[in-house]
Amino acid sequence: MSVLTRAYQHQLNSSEVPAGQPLLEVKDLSLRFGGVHALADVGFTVTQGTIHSVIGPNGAGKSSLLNCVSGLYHPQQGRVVLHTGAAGEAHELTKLPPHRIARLGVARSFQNIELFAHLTVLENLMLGRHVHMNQSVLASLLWFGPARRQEIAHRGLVEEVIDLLSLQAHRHQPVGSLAYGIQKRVELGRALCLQPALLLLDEPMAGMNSEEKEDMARYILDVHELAGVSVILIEHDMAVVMDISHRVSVLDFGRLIADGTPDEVKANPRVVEAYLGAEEH
Ligand SMILES: Nc1ncnc2c1ncn2[C@@H]1O[C@H](COP(=O)(O)OP(=O)(O)OP(=O)(O)O)[C@@H](O)[C@H]1O
Repeated sequence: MSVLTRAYQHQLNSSEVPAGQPLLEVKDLSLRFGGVHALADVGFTVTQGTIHSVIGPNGAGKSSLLNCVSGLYHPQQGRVVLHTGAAGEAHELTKLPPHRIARLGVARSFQNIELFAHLTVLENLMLGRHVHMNQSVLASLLWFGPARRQEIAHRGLVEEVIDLLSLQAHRHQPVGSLAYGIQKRVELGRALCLQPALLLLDEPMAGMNSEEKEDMARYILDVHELAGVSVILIEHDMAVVMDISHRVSVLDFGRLIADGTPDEVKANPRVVEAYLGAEEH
């Protein structure tokens, strides 16, 4: 369980959209790879202040959807709109390259750990600040050691993330030497260091034992409750999804077959059928 040891000074959530308002709108999204329809007319809305899970059997299109949101894939049809301001300011993400989308505050963790194994936890988290740093700060961090003035300004925020995710004991350890569950937590921390407007988590609990899963679920809830960050979560563990999500969208063969609260989705016959069907194979 996490123990908070300081008062938080930095706003980790950079979105100015009021709670309960649309934050991300996915509209009529279609993505094809040759004859494969990875996504077909998918549409749903992520509301500010929610943990919104996307579930579905293997190959249903979940990662493809996140890739369309973060700009790695370009859908043939449809739009993804990120609302960024209280005054109704919005950006169409499908027209932007990944680095511009990251600058708008869409942060992502991947299915596989994508950290620098030989760098310490602190260094990896500082690298999470890269979109807010200029090149010389990055260079000073990597090549000339710590203690530059700009770096110190970023350091305060990074220390709060370390605290939020209980990574204090691992601050100076190389990431490659840490247990898998802790590495995944560092990855979550790196995405948080971006001061996201929206956090995309792609199977953050894949490969974890039940204790590690429970820890990670608790930290995702902390990120949401204490840092106020909205989350899109892709996760296969149904118990976790139903436990921590406010809303669940279900994909099957690239189509949205259900969208609602966990209880609504659990009771939906199409969802039950899709999952039973998946288990038979
Ligand atoms: N880059 C790609 N090139 C070709 N086909 C792709 C590509 N990315 C995804 N696909 C196909 O699109 C479909 C959806 O894949 P996707 O990885 O989005 O599903 P998923 O729901 O994330 O699956 P999993 O739960 O197994 O990760 C699959 O048929 C997959 O083979």
